[in-house]
Amino acid sequence: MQEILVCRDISKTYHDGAVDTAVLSDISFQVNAAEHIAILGSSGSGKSTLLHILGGLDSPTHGDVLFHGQSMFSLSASRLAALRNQHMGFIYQFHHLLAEFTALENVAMPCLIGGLRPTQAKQKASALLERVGLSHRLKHKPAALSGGERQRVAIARALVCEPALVLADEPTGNLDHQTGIQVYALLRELSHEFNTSFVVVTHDRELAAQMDRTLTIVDGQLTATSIGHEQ
Ligand SMILES: Nc1ncnc2c1ncn2[C@@H]1O[C@H](COP(=O)(O)OP(=O)(O)OP(=O)(O)O)[C@@H](O)[C@H]1O
Repeated sequence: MQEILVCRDISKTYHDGAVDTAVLSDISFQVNAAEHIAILGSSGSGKSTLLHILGGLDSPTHGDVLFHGQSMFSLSASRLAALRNQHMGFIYQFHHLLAEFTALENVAMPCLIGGLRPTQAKQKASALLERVGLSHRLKHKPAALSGGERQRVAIARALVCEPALVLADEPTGNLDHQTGIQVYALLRELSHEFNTSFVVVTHDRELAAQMDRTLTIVDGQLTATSIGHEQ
């Protein structure tokens, strides 16, 4: 199976003045093409830290992350930013949409940053917003959307460049259970459609069980890997 991302012996210790906080210790695993992985763990166990490292948003104290065989942390800041823009999508618990832009503009943004012409970028964004059921909300700004709608815009934005990998941090954490299930189902459906690998941090074991694989972090270490339901 083709590997998209290899996480090799990752350790992370935060240094804050005289205080050292060891968070992750010797974490190794790989994400295969089109594979869906859930990362579980109690509050403070290091899930977000690991996700940030996988996405090149934070660097490990030791170890490396290889994306398509390329060491991410040996890249210059600009090449790492380009890799993130072209090959990765990010979804957070609180959507992180740009307040002053419409839904359409928010979704088109990664394509524009990637160098696509505005007309093409808007066409792609519009098509994806239609797929997530928001063709009637293209011109709405985030404040005029419901929580579930904002999260669907965030999903469209994460997938618009057809990334190899989407990283999501509690993407349904601020939604009611039923809306969370719907948003999650949409996320999985689109990831399958685009053949996108998907790593999600969640507290929700029920949702995690729907993924191909579950990794659990306890005291900074990966302690259990269980197979979820087959897709
Ligand atoms: N910049 C930082 N400096 C020092 N310690 C930090 C820093 N960022 C995170 N930590 C510590 O690292 C640990 C792991 O944090 P992280 O956010 O990765 O946990 P988490 O598993 O995602 O938690 P939650 O489920 O509550 O969001 C926490 O104990 C936190 O206090």
